[in-house]
Amino acid sequence: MPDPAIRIKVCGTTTVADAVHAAQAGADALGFIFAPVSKRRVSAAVAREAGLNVGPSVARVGVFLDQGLDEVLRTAEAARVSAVQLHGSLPGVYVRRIAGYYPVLRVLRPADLTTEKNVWEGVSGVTLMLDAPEPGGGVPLDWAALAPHFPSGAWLAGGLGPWNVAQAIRALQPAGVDAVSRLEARPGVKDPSAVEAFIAAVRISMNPSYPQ
Ligand SMILES: O=C(O)c1ccccc1N[C@@H]1O[C@H](COP(=O)(O)O)[C@@H](O)[C@H]1O
Repeated sequence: MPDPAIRIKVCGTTTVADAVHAAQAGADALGFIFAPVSKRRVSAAVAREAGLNVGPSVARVGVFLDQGLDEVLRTAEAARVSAVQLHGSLPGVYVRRIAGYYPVLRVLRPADLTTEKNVWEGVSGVTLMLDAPEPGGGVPLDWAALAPHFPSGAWLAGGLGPWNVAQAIRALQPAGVDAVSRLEARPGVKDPSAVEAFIAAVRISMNPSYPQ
């Protein structure tokens, strides 16, 4: 039975206009990438302005990759995000510290699920997201291989787009889905029709009469 409330996160938002468009199209959350290595990096000022324009019901998620604790907290505060997404190789104590300030989406590769269990399983304020080894690389995970181990309540990322997200939902029943590269015309520039099609595909797959 599909979860009626799968959350949709549209990541890599770089402009106020893209944020407003994704929110109006029905995104539950917008991702703002603050990792210096990213082609989708955005300033805290733009993220903050975007957040002020999307209304109170859309979550704003600051996305970080292997960045220092002070940098994460300072940037999150400046951008006024409502949650933080943490990629990279990070000690559990670091993740728990940030979870004391913001709800955390902790992103792991399937291979790290078992070894890092203590970071996400039953940890207050931490939600697990599974992603491919290269964040923002547009490569899907092997959903069939993952299905027997996919933790209840986890989110899914990695190469999701309008044409495959329903299949991923059928396979894994994630609590939320997150995408960036397959929603773009080019890195950092959204393709509005892909964003709309992605959100529609998730909503359709949540309809109980959708074939399983
Ligand atoms: O997209 C990036 O550039 C990026 C950089 C650093 C950390 C995370 C990044 N993106 C995250 O990657 C996944 C999935 O991306 P895709 O759909 O496979 O392209 C998602 O969680 C983004 O938030």
